[in-house]
Amino acid sequence: MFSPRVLKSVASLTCRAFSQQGKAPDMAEGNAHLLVTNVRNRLRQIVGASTNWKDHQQALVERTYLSKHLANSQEELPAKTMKESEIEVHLPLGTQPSLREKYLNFHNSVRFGRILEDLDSLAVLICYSHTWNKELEKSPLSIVTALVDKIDMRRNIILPDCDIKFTGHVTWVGKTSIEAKMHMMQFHDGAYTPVLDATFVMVARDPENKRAAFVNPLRLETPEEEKIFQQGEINKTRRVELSTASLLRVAPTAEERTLVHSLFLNTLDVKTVSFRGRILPPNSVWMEDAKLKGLEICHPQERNIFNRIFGGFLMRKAYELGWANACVFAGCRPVLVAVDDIMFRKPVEIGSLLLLSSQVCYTEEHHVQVRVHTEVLDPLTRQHNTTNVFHFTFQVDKPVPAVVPQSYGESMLYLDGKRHFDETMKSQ
Ligand SMILES: CCCCCCCCCCCCCCCCCC(=O)SCCNC(=O)CCNC(=O)[C@H](O)C(C)(C)COP(=O)(O)OP(=O)(O)OC[C@H]1O[C@@H](n2cnc3c(N)ncnc32)[C@H](O)[C@@H]1OP(=O)(O)O
Repeated sequence: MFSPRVLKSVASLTCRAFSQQGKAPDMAEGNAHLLVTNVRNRLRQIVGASTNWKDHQQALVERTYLSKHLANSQEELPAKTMKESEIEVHLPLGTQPSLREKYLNFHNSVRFGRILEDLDSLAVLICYSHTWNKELEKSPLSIVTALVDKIDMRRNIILPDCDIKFTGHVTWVGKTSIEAKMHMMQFHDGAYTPVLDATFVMVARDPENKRAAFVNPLRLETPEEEKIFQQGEINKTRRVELSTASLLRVAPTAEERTLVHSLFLNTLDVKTVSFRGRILPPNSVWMEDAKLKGLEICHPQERNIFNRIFGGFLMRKAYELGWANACVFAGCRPVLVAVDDIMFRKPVEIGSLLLLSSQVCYTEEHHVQVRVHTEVLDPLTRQHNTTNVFHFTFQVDKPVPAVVPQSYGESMLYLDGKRHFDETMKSQ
């Protein structure tokens, strides 16, 4: 079930991590089965993070001494192969029932927010496998999540009592960024079948997480790997093009402007010769009435190994609010179709007041496109700073009402939602 190279890569991390603490490696668990529940511990050991909040500041200070191990250029670093970062991690929901509680939702399925947390940790572990320097005891790199490029669901329902397996490896590297792809499968009826495919982009920073740091180049060994790498290049180009065409920067296309104007005309009150009198068309909801908001106080419990709020936790909270928003809007249980373009713009500090705002921004037949925006509120200055933007596509089992923008800003949200929806549907 485990390829020897997967075991080798994981085992070398395991042995080093344990030897740091002067303990014998837990071969039975660490080598034969890398479990999701071990991944976080392993990450802590790789960077030397303390498990005790009181000691955490000291652990971070100690990490600053690792700066001397950073490369001055990418050329100084040895090229690594895709195989060197391959990992296989198990979540034995079938064979270890004690794990189920944490993952179970009310609908007797698996909480997708929990899977987002696991994927985030796995992506970080993949990147540490790629950048691992066996001469050092700890990694000088702080690897943070920059973007969840895409998560495509291959199956909508995840069973709560069947074993899950994650695999993944690095698929592309830039100078300081790394693309990692992961696959999740579930064991059912005697075989593992695909549940989802995910693509994350991670960025390497110095030990204090203050500036970018170089990562090992990738050595491609087969034509198949060259194809995978080329896809990474295409992904990068597409991301640059999308951000250049962002509606926050440039005007909508002619076709989009026509669409917005027709939406506007559709809401005009024909009895008055006025641009102001607006009437909600049948089977529609004003965008203003398709929102849901939340607040999180960011406690130390949710910290990551770099003393900031764990990206997976932010994703889980955003996903759950987005799901609830779609659920209230549609009046039935939504299932996730895709996640795309989750941007981590700024780290969230521990102790922050995090405001989450979810908006149904586009709908089509049985689909609901939701955007969740999170920002940190500084209670002293009252300043708001956007930290993340999330996009989720849900499907429901009955046609949903149209969502109708009233202001120009809402129209841009609508178009942005439509762009994300169209992109998602292209790849389905
Ligand atoms: C005490 C006990 C401790 C124990 C704790 C116990 C806790 C247990 C739980 C822990 C679980 C462990 C999980 C570990 C988690 C770590 C992951 C996180 O949480 S992370 C938390 C969540 N994440 C965060 O908080 C991150 C927040 N965001 C940021 O900090 C910044 O936006 C940034 C660093 C991502 C980029 O900064 P910016 O100044 O723009 O950067 P530059 O211009 O310098 O470019 C550098 C490279 O980045 C590229 N690039 C940039 N953007 C993107 C993009 N969107 N898309 C694609 N690529 C992008 C760019 O092209 C360039 O690449 P290259 O060409 O050189 O190859």
